[in-house]
Amino acid sequence: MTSAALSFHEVVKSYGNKPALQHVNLEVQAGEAFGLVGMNGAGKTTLLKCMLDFCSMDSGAISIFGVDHHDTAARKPLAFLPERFMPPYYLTGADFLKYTLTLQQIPYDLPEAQQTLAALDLDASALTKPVRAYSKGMTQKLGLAACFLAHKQLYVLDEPMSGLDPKARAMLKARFQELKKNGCTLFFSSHALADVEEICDRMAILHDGKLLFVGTPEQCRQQFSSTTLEQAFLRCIQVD
Ligand SMILES: Nc1ncnc2c1ncn2[C@@H]1O[C@H](COP(=O)(O)OP(=O)(O)OP(=O)(O)O)[C@@H](O)[C@H]1O
Repeated sequence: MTSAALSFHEVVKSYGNKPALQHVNLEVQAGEAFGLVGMNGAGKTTLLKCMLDFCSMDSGAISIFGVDHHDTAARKPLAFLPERFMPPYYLTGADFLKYTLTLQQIPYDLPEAQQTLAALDLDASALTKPVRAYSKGMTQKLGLAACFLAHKQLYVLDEPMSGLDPKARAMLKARFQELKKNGCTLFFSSHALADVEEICDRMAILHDGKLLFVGTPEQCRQQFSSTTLEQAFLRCIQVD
């Protein structure tokens, strides 16, 4: 029997009288790479925010490795990268990594930090530069490095490829494969369907707050009689 890393049961969330999530039921198994896809405003970030208890749900239940998501301990096994990652601009890269690791009582190791940045194609000189001097992609790489240096079981990443150049994307995908090999769970949102197809064991299509499809990328293509995942996605949400 496989154990669920994440379990969403009948999750409902509205902003005012506008529904953002409508009876979402989903299980992500431990060790899975799972991609959440959907149009802008579909509710992906809201689902992640509910899971992390950053916002309250109207009803439903979420558990992380069997622990209710309201319990702070439920978040201990996970690392999270937000959609708009904005580290304090006055910190250097090294200061930011030390700060986030200290909050988690994880020691900062300079050679490991340098190695982690190199594996994301970020020059080690970024460690001594203030974050305000970073480009968008450099900032994203720093956020990813902070997640990886925390060595968690579960990585919850909101559009992790955002702002990365093709080389960095390839390197991040290699890192994802390594994490999968080590039994880690990946749960990420993405608009890059080719990446989802390449990386993910399973995926979900969220549309107007409702889950329209859950399965493997191959099942998605088959179910919507499509040769590409992009076409299958468009048929699923019926905009082509
Ligand atoms: N704080 C908020 N207050 C009011 N409405 C919100 C708030 N956050 C999100 N929404 C609305 O909820 C819906 C879902 O937004 P959400 O950010 O979850 O979408 P998303 O799928 O992550 O989109 P994107 O791909 O553009 O990041 C949208 O209609 C959005 O306008």
